[in-house]
Amino acid sequence: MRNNNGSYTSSTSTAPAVTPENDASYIQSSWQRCKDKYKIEPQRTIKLCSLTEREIQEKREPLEQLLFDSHSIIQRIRRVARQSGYSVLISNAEGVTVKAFTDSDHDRALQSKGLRQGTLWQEAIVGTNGLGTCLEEKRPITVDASEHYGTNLQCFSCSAAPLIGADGSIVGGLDMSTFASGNRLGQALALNFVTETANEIEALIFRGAYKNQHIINLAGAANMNTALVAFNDNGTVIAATTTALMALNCRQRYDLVGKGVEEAFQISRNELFQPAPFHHQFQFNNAEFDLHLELRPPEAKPQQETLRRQTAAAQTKRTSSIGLKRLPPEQHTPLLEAAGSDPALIRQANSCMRIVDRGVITLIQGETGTGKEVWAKALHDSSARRGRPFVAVNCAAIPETLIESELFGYGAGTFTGGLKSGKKGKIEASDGGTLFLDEIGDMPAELQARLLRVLAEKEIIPLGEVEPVPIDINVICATHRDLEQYVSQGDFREDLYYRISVFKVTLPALRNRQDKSELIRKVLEQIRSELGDPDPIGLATEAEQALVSYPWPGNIRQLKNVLHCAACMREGRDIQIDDLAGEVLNPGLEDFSAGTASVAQSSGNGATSQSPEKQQLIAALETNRWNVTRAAKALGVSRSTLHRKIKAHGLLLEPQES
Ligand SMILES: Nc1ncnc2c1ncn2[C@@H]1O[C@H](COP(=O)(O)OP(=O)(O)OP(=O)(O)O)[C@@H](O)[C@H]1O
Repeated sequence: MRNNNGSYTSSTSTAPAVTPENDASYIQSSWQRCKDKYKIEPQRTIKLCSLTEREIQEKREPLEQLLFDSHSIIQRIRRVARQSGYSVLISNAEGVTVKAFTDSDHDRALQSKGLRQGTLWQEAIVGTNGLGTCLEEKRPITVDASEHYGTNLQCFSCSAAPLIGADGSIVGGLDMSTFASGNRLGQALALNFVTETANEIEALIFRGAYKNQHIINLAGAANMNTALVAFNDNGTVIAATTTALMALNCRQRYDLVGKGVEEAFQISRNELFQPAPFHHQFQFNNAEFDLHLELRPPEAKPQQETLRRQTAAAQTKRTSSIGLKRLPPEQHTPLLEAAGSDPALIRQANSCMRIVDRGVITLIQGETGTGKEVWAKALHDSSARRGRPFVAVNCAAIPETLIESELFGYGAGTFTGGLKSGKKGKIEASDGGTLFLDEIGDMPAELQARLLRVLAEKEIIPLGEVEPVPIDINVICATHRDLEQYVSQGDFREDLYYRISVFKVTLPALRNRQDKSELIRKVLEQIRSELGDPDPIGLATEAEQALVSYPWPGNIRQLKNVLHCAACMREGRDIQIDDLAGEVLNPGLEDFSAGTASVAQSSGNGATSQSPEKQQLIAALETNRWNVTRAAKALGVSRSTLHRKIKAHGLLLEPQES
């Protein structure tokens, strides 16, 4: 149960959910509460209470810092909401709307019905509703149409998630609401957006609150960048975000908080506190986590910074006196390993070996999931810079408002919400090594100009600083887009395109690779090792034939997912044809990975509600309970690609049959 100040008591076994729930049992419980506990009569109009401006101001004050710090995150959900006809409401823990974004005429109509600043949504007063019931249930929920208790609220469809403070208490709620239309998929996506946004806000608050402690980031497949654990100098866990608790299957905060880092993550305290960059792979419940130390307390920093500068100085000295030592050709194995035995790829690997360490920027092209990042890493590992940082930046995945500070970093005191000591950007972090700019076509225009200057002048000026910082990096770019077309449309700078495209590598789609069978076996072996199975995983002939002849729109990523699932499904040693996912056995759906250009053509004025791609999208989203991260994984595409397709097909907007 939640206590008076909204925090979780340790006796309860419910941590707030980080993924949307689609069982509607909470609606029943809520109606029961309204009737029996709050004595509200069902099936009647409920009068909404509105607070005065002064009262709203008072209620908003404790949340002012949160609203200020998470401004750019809130702006993003506001943009998505505006495009899709939703209003965004933020409430305090009591359910008072302290902020309402009303941007369109549609929003104004919602506003007139009560979705405005100052309205009180407490379940005990208003009955079952999005914000109020989410705060009561302490988890993200949707309340749609007739699920509302009051008849006057049944025109709404509301999805809401709790906002969690650094100590795990509920500090408010985030809601996306619109007029109910029976758009089941739209509701599910709205729920997903509010949930992900609430998780991001929680992570932001957490980073600020524990900036004087050590913070570990559990970057795993499903938890993005919000699974954080803080611990003190003794190596004891002192706090964790909801995403981290969920990822580690902790039903209660105290299943993790209070544990030593050795017990929690199977890593010694000394390893964690070593001055060198720390990375640790950690397996839990078949999920793999890539732990890295994200933040150290400031007092540990001078020493670490001195060490970093000493190492950098030593490296610069070494580099300038002896130059980068190229590897003998027989040691270029990571690239040949990635090329497999496909003749076209082996030719490209040989070309790469000739230009590696010659200061030439490489542009890797290929459909999504063809292994562009794997190739970039192999190129780095085959270069003289191996062992130095390889920093990957996905330009499509970072919000536009953050990409500049992510890349260039910022100086001390630049942002009120930023780290006091400033933050090193990804470009500086890759100094001495390789910077991999994935989805370069998605880089905002003004940053394209700044990147061009970095490439020409080999120095950066962090935001808020005046002194340039010299950098020595190898740059690899990747895209699944037709950059030339982008240039001709004016969406990508021509001068930057010529700077980065001198040497191009084009990775073939999996369906065109000549070493498919071999690659399938290689991926199976990787899966065996990930699953920890002692014996090789076999493949029945019929299953192999189906895998070889399937067109693989999601390429190697999709192959990996299908094989992983089949390896878990099989009963004996071998994967049988029936263990394979339905899409492999019933091919013929539209090529899902077709570039955004083709999506754009088929959408907007063109997408028919029956297009196979759209059906496939809806099916994947439904199967994965509208969790975009999981659906993207199942489809073998990146989250950003899936978001683009959701937008292109207008899935947030259209009513779906229920
Ligand atoms: N040569 C390979 N051998 C085995 N697995 C591979 C190979 N290339 C890629 N993969 C696997 O396929 C998946 C997708 O690879 P990667 O992320 O490099 O693709 P990508 O082209 O960069 O994708 P996107 O376009 O979505 O960014 C990863 O799980 C990766 O491990």
